[in-house]
Formats: sequence, C-alpha cells, structure tokens
Amino acid sequence: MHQIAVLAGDGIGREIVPEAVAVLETVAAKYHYSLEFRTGLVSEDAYEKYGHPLPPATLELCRNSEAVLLGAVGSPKMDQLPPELRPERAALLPLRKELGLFANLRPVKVYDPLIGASTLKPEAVQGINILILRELTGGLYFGPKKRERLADGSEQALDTLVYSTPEIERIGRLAFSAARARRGKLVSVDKANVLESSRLWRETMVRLAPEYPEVDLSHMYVDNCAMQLVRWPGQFDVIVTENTFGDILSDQASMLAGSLGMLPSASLGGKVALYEPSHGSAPDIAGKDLANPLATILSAAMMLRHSFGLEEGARAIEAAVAQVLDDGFRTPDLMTEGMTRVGTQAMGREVRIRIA
Ligand SMILES: NC(=O)C1=CN([C@@H]2O[C@H](COP(=O)(O)OP(=O)(O)OC[C@H]3O[C@@H](n4cnc5c(N)ncnc54)[C@H](O)[C@@H]3O)[C@@H](O)[C@H]2O)C=CC1
Ligand SMILES: CC(C)CC(=O)C(=O)O
Ligand SMILES: [Mg+2]
Repeated sequence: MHQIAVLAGDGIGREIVPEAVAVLETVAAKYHYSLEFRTGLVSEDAYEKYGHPLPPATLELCRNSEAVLLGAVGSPKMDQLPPELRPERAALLPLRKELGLFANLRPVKVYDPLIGASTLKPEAVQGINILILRELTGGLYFGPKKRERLADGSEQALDTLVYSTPEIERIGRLAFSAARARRGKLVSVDKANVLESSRLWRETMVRLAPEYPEVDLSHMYVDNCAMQLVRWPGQFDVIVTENTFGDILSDQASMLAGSLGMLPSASLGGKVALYEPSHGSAPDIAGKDLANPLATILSAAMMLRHSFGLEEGARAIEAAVAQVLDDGFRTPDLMTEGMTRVGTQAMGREVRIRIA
C-alpha cells in the first residue's frame, strides 16, 4: 500500500488535484496498484480551521506518507495576511525545507501535437526534452531577510542569497547523474561574474566534474540562458541552477511546451517526495473549469516512477496524455484552430478514458 498525502491548496489546485487523483485511481485499478489517498489541509482551508497555513497535522500527514501530491498555494484572501503567514512563505517553503526536498526536477517536454501551440517556430521546439534541475531549499527564498528604517526615514529591505558547499555538491551530483543517464550534457547556470554565491557554485561544479567523465559540463550566465532557451532550446539537455534562477527559467521554458500548464515537477531529496505542477494557484482562472490539469497529472506519473518504482503506470499516464493531445483535446491555454476545446474536468476524463 502506497500512502499519498493529497494537498489541493488554493485556486486551481482545488480543480486540478482531483483530476490527478482520479487518474491515479484509474491506473491503480488497471495495474492492481494499492494506493491510499489521505487528504490534508494547507493554506486557506488550513488557516480557516487551524489558524495557520501549514498546521502540524498537515506536516505530520506528509511526513508519515510516502509521497505528497500538492496543487498550489496562494489566494487573494491569503494575500491580506501579514507576510509571515502568507502560504508561499509559511506553508510551501517550510514544507519543502521540512521534507528535505533540495532537488526540484522540472522536465520540459514538447509533445508533437503541441508544436503549434508554442510561441517559437516549429523547428525550434520539435523534440525538445530538457530537464531543469532547480535547487529548492537554499538561496534567496531561504536566506535571512529583514526590513529596516534608515536614518533618513526611508525603508530598506534585505534578502540574502546563501549557498554552502554541501548544498551545491548534493544538487550538483544529482545533476551530473541525471545528465549521465540522459544525453550527457550538463549546463550549470549561474551569475558568477557578479555573485559570490555563484562563484562558489561554479567552483564546486568544476570540482565535481572529473567524477563524471561521461558528462560534458559547461557554464552559462543566467541572463544568457534566458535568451538561449528561446533562441535555440535544442542545445540543452540538463540545466542545473540555484533556486530563484530555476524558478524563473522553468516558467519561461514551459512556453516551449505550449503552456505553464504542461510543466510537471518532482521535488526529491528526503524520505518523502513531493509532486506538484510548476505553476501557481492561478487566481485569474480559478473556479471556472479553465485550468489545464495535465501538469498535475504528469506530476502524478512522476510520483509513480520516482517514489513507487511503478514505471508501467507512469508510462500509461504519459502515453494517455500524448494520445489526448494527439486526438485534438485542448484546454484554453493550449487552444489553437481546429482543436476541441475542453475544460479541466473533461481533460481529466479524456486522459482516464485512454488509460482504462
Ligand atoms: N507552487 C506553488 O504553490 C506556487 C504558488 N504561486 C502562487 O500562486 C499565485 C498566483 O501566482 P501567479 O504569479 O499568477 O502564477 P501562476 O503560475 O498561478 O499563473 C501565471 C499565469 O499562468 C496561468 N496558468 C497557471 N497555471 C495554469 C494552468 N494549469 N492552466 C492554465 N493556465 C495556467 C494563470 O492563469 C496565469 O495567467 C500567487 O499567490 C503565487 O504566490 C506561484 C507559483 C507556484
Ligand atoms: C513561492 C514560490 C517560491 C513558488 C514558486 O514560484 C515555485 O516554486 O515555482
Ligand atoms: Mg515558480
């Protein structure tokens, strides 16, 4: 029996997570997997019931499960709270930290039927399959921060970008291993021309390289990487980078695949892994059956593969997603002429039909 903590969270999280759970149930029925879903409250629902966006009960539930399936957090209502109680800072980041999830895998795969949905030329995106490996528990989001009033009465705010050698080494080793298992090309992205933390990052990557002679390591400044991703994405196999750069570059890279709603993720490193789409709670489309559930459904496939070793089920989900797209079904974010427009629930249903 595999225990999965299910945290839908806010906004479209409440619509996409049920679709991913239903897909997992369909796979479980077909392949006789034993999956147990245990619902937990996070963010708005948790705050209403317990007065905190990440109550101890939810953290315990996650710790005592094999994997966590998360939708997204963040809502206009929670935006009214003081910063230290906002779910991005008080729930999402602590959950990642508490579970030791230092490695965030964000695969950018362009499905052939979606080549037309990309903003780039078809020849630039065809066959694109990039793994962005984002460090997830260090850097700016976790370093000391403060606000202070200056003598002249103005205010100043500080966020600190801190990385230690062991933190870089562990994500670095994972990146080298991932590149070795793929096409052997690793680009380490930093800003070593100006940031001290990036200099340490680069030195550490260079020091690790001889242990992985099969991997071709190169370095790129983050500003150039942002440009190269839209100029010639085919040059990339694995990208490894620190937390903030990875956050931004992966949202950008999602458009190669046609939409942010196509980018799944797996956060690994601890005993319990967490799976979530790369996007947020999208309050602008929440509650309207408009959200693309495929990033969450593909995250569920990653869960079967990485947490449970259920490769057959993972592939069945991925094949069903490819088939649905091939058959012309599109949520609004992916919609192009001649395709069949569907909502969140219908998209989930179409995936399930192709698995069962
Ligand atoms: N992991 C998490 O829980 C994350 C939470 N957030 C939070 O989410 C809230 C909204 O943030 P935004 O900057 O608007 O980022 P967002 O990722 O929620 O949305 C950005 C844009 O992409 C669209 N989009 C996102 N996911 C989509 C999907 N599945 N299907 C179709 N369209 C989709 C949205 O409609 C919006 O126009 C904020 O409170 C933010 O802090 C943001 C990113 C990650
Ligand atoms: C609160 C943010 C760090 C969430 C986010 O944008 C992400 O993890 O991609
Ligand atoms: Mg982000």
